Amino acid sequence: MTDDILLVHGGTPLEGEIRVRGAKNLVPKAMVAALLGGEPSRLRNVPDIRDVRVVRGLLQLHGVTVSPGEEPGELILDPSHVESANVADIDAHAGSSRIPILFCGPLLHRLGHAFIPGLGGCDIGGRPIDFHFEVLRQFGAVIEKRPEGQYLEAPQRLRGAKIRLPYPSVGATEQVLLTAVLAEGVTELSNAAVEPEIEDLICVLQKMGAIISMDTDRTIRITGVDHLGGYTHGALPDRLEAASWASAALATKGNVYVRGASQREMMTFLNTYRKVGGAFEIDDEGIRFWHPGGALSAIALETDVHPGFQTDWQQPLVVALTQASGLSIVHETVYESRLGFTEALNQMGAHIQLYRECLGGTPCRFGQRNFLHSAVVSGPTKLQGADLVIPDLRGGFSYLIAALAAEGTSRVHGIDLINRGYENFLAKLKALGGHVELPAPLVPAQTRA
Ligand SMILES: CC(=O)N[C@H]1[C@@H](OP(=O)(O)OP(=O)(O)OC[C@H]2O[C@@H](n3ccc(=O)[nH]c3=O)[C@H](O)[C@@H]2O)O[C@H](CO)[C@@H](O)[C@@H]1O
Ligand SMILES: C=C(OP(=O)(O)O)C(=O)O
Repeated sequence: MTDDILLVHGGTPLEGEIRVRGAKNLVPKAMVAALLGGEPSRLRNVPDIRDVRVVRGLLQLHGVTVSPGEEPGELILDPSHVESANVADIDAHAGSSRIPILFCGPLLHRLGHAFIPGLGGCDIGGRPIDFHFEVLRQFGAVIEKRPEGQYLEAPQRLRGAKIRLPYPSVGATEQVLLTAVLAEGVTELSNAAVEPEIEDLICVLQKMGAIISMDTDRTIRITGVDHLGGYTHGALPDRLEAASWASAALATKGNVYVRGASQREMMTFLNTYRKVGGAFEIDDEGIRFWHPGGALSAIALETDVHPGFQTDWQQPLVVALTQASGLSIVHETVYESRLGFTEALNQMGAHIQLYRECLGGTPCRFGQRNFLHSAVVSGPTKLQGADLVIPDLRGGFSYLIAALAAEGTSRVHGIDLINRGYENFLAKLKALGGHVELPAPLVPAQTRA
């Protein structure tokens, strides 16, 4: 399909201004939270990305009316008709994203049962959902695995529980939050994930009437209530998209102002960016990122749960590290298979060697196992344009960055995947002076002159 291919003519620094809106990793979950309310909710700063469209479709299937608000990027979510919805077509949503798993708690509270189709999301590891089902069982849910998905029932009102996660999973923490708020009694969750998007989801739930407190030791306590209302909320900005553009500015020796980027959620990224040699300037509206000239420095980088270096920042920054002088070490500790994208960078001229060992510091869950989850990047290396096939969301954006930083033209296949998490990325690339074009459609032989 020619319309899923982008031609990228590299060698021009990205310069100018783009805007990021609400976070891909918060907005769909805030939309799911609307299912818990007795009244409509109003969500602002909603980006036009595929994950939002997928959740919108799923909510509508479940009887939630989703309509645009008065401002651009505003959604009104009205859950008044959930009880009478016909979900016969739910199978069509299988493989669409990771969000359907978060419908469990709200549907169990509302209807006493839930059906969850197979999940999608990036292929960067096994991505099991065992923690989700374990916590739901602790609340009293009964789960039956069926060939086409998972069927859940709540024989009685779900009850709060004392839960400890084996690992601070973002999704499992959100599962607990969205279930505990209406469960009977108190839930204590320890070893919880505390990503900024989770804090923002807690803000949403508190606005709806939930009682939730967060301790400094990854413990979250939720006192269940009998009824939740609607909310009005502006989603926090997408720190992952902002970091992607920052990495693109660095790798292409450019200068990009990311309107909407916020310092507080990006502190760890900003420290790393500075260590590599990237420059930035923060004001009240956003952050300017640029390459200040001279050589970039190699660094040791370990991804981790928040407040560590976010795994979704890793792939775009690795492209910039191919331009740094010396040996950089990257240890991916969140996903076991998130370095496969480097093979294509090597074909473009990068020198990246993968290792099974935990390089550069803390042993992680993947050490002594058969996962290539550490990398040594030696640079700087000139990159050459190539034929690239996008493997996953952030890997895909990394390929765009590499193609923009390379000499010559690249053909990037599968660009539609990027629409899952980057709003209007093509228009933004063009606004920044990126030389990108969709190839002309093939003209059928009989219509040629
Ligand atoms: C839509 C969304 O918000 N996606 C984000 C979310 O994904 P997601 O919520 O899927 O990520 P998790 O934090 O749950 O996963 C982290 C690790 O825990 C493991 N795990 C998770 C659940 C489970 O039941 N069993 C299990 O073993 C996973 O395989 C992975 O190794 O957080 C990730 C970590 O910040 C981000 O990279 C994703 O962008
Ligand atoms: C891994 C990611 O997302 P998801 O969990 O939606 O696959 C990501 O945003 O990089």
